Amino acid sequence: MTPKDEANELRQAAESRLKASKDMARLDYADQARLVHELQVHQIELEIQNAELREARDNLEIALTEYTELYDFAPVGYFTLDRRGHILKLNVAAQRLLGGDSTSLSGKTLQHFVAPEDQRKFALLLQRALSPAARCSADLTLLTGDAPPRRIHVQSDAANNPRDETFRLAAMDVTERNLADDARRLSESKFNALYSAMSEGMALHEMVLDLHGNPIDYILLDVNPAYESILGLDRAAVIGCRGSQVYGLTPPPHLEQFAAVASTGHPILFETLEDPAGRVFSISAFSPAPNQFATVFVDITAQRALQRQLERIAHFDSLTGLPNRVLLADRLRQAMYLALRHGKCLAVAFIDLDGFKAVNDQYGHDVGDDLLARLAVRMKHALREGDTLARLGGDEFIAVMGDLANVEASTPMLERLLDAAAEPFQANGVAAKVSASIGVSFFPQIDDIDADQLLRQADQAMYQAKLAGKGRYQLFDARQDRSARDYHDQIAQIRLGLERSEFLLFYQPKVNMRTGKVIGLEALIRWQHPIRGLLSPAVFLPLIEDHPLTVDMGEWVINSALIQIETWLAQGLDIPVSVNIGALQLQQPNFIERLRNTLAAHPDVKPGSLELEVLETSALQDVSKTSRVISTCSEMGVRFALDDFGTGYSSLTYLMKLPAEILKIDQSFVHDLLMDPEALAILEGVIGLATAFQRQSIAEGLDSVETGIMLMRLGCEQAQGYVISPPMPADRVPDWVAGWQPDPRWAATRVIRPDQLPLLHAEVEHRAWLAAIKVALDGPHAVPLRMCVHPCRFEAWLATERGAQLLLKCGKHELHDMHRALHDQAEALVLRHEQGERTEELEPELGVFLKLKHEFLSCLEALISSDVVPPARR
Ligand SMILES: Nc1nc2c(ncn2[C@@H]2O[C@H](COP(=O)(O)OP(=O)(O)OP(=O)(O)O)[C@@H](O)[C@H]2O)c(=O)[nH]1
Repeated sequence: MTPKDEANELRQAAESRLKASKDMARLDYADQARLVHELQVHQIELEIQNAELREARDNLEIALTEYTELYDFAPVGYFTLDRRGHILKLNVAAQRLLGGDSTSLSGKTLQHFVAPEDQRKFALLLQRALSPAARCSADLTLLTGDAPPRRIHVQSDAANNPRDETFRLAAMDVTERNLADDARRLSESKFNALYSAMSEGMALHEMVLDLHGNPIDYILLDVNPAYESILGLDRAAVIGCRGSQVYGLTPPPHLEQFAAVASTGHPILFETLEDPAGRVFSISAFSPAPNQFATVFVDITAQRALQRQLERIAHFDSLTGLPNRVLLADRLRQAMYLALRHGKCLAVAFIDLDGFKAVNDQYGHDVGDDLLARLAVRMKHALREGDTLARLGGDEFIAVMGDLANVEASTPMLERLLDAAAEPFQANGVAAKVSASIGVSFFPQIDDIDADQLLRQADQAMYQAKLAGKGRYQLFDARQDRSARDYHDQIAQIRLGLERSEFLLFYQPKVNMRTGKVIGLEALIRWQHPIRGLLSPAVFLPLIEDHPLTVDMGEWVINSALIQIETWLAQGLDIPVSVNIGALQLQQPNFIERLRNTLAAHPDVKPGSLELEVLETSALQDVSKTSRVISTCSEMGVRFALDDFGTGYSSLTYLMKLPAEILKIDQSFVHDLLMDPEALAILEGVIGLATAFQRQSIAEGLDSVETGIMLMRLGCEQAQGYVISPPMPADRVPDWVAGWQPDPRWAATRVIRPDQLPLLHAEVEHRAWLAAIKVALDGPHAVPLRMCVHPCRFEAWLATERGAQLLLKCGKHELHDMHRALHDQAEALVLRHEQGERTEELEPELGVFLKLKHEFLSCLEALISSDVVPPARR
């Protein structure tokens, strides 16, 4: 029944009741009362129904409002269209899509807004939308006036009503989403193209963690083709595998670094030597997702080699392989710093060849080049390990010699440099000869001086050497140079320093290496300059060398040393102290008298506690006078030592005349002892001389335990040097004396027997020879190496009956083969180097060579220290 039918029925019921009420008057009271009651009940029911109807209507209105709001403000556009596509109704979102309002758009067709290319698609959509229960969709482009085209996704409603031939479409703006999809697809395809085509290897990994969250490995998730070709690994074989399996290492390479990247997300970049082939990789790692890391790597082996080569070109002279001007500046600054720090002297030699132009002119530039390269090697050998030889250009070289005790200590190297340059040059049928003029400057000087000034001074001195006839060296005369300027000022400053007690004595111990006894202390002067700090004597002593002030200074030193001895005696320390006496002081007519007076002023000090050291060269200036002084001093109980012994070329006659008790062997021989056969020969001679003339010998400048062992083998047990102790302030001496322990290897070292001496020589000769080969191989040119004279000392020793016996007894038969192999390897290396092979190419053979060298020297050393000589020889 429809609501209309219901209303009719109600109306009819009411009319029949009205009709019945006309008979009301005939009704009794009870009927009337019942009727009234019914009427009241109906009225109440009607009121209730009325209230319910009102509520229902209100709810309907609320629902309608909600629906309209939802409809209007839905983010999706809704259209109600008739079958020809006319817009009957549309919500706000749909209006926005079409760029108009409800009034202006109603009645228009939606086709009107569809882009031409999508018209057909829309027609099909209309057709399908009108078919019953069809739900269909399409993506269309809408063109709305001047606004940019919008892309929409439309969907017809399945509840379309085909009877009234209207239907609804929902439309969503997908313009932005499509653009984003397009961009993502583009970037993905770009990435894939890049990933596949890039020359860098790339791999994506996921970390493998243990139960506690600690990284233990990583799994390869993906790798690119470059990864496969660089590492020679197959993609299929590595994906899904752990790094430890793939690379055969546990933990896998760089686990910690990569774990840090995966956990923190901070990218890293590092270089690493990655595989046994010695390839160098640059690896960058970043984290694309939590617990993952990606690596991008590239083989930079060639790049590094090129870089090394460029660095070499930037710092080394290509012709000689020596440091160039740039590197020289660096080395010189460094050497100056070390000289100041260790209180040592530094010499800078400016070397210019004489007659080099003639070689060029006569034989051509190539021969000139060859000569320069060979000379460079020779001159390098003339210097000590640690010295620098650089080429400035043309025929100019610079030698930087550090760690010198004094100016004189440079003499042996300068002589050797002159000899090296003057040695005739022969190659390819050409015989040429040049010489060198050398100018030398020293550092530190009394004035502050920089590296450029030092070089200029050396250059100036070299010019003087040329003027004086070439083929010689000339020391830059700082005094002469200064005399023009401020020599007197400097002297006045030193005098003032003396008056103001700015000078002080440091003490360097002298010990017996075997017993560990401290046999004395050498007093060494220092200047505590109020502005320039602690100055070494090299800065101020040369300046006053010939000045009367040197006598005052010398007396101050003796007096101060005696006061110090008294102080130590009072503390229970009784050790002799030696002081240095300059030539001028020694030549003073009243030297003895003044010394006697000074000693008398310190009655507690035994004269035997004072020792005077005089330079061998100073002593030789007036041998008979010096000899008299020494004798008188001996009678007084004061002992004498000849300092820097070996540098003064004194003959045996002079030595006999100079009754000094002690010979202090010059540190230049001591320093080179392990590497220089000549130094060994000189030392052997000096120690033999000291024994023959019943003098004591003590080695100066001992800087390694090994050199100490060598000295002891040669019979010299007393030494002084940095390896024992550098000079120290007086107040540190008692503690040092109480605490010093000699190296235990010294106590175990015996004096070598004469039949073992050839072995010692063979050892040093081989060390020098092997070092020379290494230097030559490092040079850029094929250098024909003169090897040890054949047969070398070791071979000569082996050929003797004693040598063969000794080898047999000590069971070191392999030494013979080892030695032969060493020579063969060296010859092969030199030959290949001469044929132009580069040092890098020789690397593997060089490794074998160095190993052989080490084994041979160790075996030789074991042989020397073994006690295998028959007792009869002892
Ligand atoms: N072969 C060769 N010659 C060079 C090179 N650089 C410069 N020279 C030449 O070296 C010569 C150096 O000149 P000088 O120092 O005056 O020649 P010098 O005959 O030694 O003259 P003095 O120094 O006065 O003894 C010049 O002829 C330059 O052309 C080089 O790299 N190779």
